[in-house]
Amino acid sequence: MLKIGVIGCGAIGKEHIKRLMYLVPGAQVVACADFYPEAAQKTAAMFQVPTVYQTGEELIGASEVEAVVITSADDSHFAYTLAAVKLGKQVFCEKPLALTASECEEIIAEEVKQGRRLVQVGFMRRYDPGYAKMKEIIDSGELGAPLMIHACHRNVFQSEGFQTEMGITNVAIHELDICRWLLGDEYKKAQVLKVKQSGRSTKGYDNPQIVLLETEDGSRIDVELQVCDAYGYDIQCQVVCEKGTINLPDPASVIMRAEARCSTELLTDWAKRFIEAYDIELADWVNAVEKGELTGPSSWDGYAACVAADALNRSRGTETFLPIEMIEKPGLYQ
Ligand SMILES: NC(=O)C1=CN([C@@H]2O[C@H](COP(=O)(O)OP(=O)(O)OC[C@H]3O[C@@H](n4cnc5c(N)ncnc54)[C@H](O)[C@@H]3O)[C@@H](O)[C@H]2O)C=CC1
Ligand SMILES: O=C1[C@H](O)[C@H](O)[C@@H](O)[C@H](O)[C@H]1O
Repeated sequence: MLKIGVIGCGAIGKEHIKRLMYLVPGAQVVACADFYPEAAQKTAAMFQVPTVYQTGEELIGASEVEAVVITSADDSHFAYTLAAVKLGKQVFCEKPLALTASECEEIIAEEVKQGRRLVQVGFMRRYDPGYAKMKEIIDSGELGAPLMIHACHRNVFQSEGFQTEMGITNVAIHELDICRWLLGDEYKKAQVLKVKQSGRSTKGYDNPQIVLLETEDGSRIDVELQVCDAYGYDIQCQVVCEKGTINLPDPASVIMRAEARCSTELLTDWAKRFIEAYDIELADWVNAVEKGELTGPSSWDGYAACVAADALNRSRGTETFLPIEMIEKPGLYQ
């Protein structure tokens, strides 16, 4: 039984504790912590988590904690991940891995020093059955080489404190990971465009934005990003190949016909849209840790997404593509 400590008892922290406690075989949440101790206490009571630590650092250092799940705020991921890796503990870190390329490189260097993979990053879309099928078709060669990806990431709301740059580092980071995974390629250059702003968005940050990317083999990606105020939580992805296209399926929804209208319901956030992906992702991680061989999204994947995000945010307002330069990929991640 893998004894897990969870840092961050907010929206996804509670979701992951619930699935680790009641759904994922071989996992036991033995401790939790939060910046607000009362949040940790309430969560522990809700899910019968035996121990609450005052800080994330204490939880990481606790001998009873064999593996750490990080579901705290984005800007805390680097320090917690590095601290856990330095102790040789397994880490599941929600996206993003870190907010700068140098922080990601520090985590990579520590993992290389430890001589084994210790980190999985929460890029759960790879485990979504729709995206997984798309990847299977691309890799089969049935439609020839992939040439382009058109994607949309539309959100209804964002939390307090959201800023323009987080549209890339927190939201579009999913497309930055899933597109390079689908194409099996790395990014060469990137540009973010500000478009005519939606009258519905009055919170002071850019909305919508458009992300443009080119990969090493010349494939092109465009992502429409509505960080908030959209009609629903709507994730679209189409891969255009030499002989045809593949579209991400919409989540199943009943079709209602009434009063001369035909309608289906749309979701409003990530929790239900990717519930299956989160379940599979965490079960895969626990299983991989027990087997001693991580196969999910690595620190390298966290770094690759972070480097692209950094170039995108630096390109804002320049009307130009900026190059994406990466360090050499260590053998640990080949
Ligand atoms: N993979 C996915 O689809 C999703 C990933 N996320 C990621 O999960 C993380 C949490 O997101 P949410 O649950 O939506 O946020 P949230 O704000 O609901 O929860 C964050 C929790 O962490 C605590 N916290 C913040 N800083 C901390 C620190 N330094 N040490 C300990 N606790 C700290 C807060 O008090 C709060 O209880 C974020 O990094 C976000 O990017 C969130 C939603 C979906
Ligand atoms: O990771 C996520 C979610 O998956 C949503 O797509 C985003 O809108 C959210 O802001 C982010 O935390």
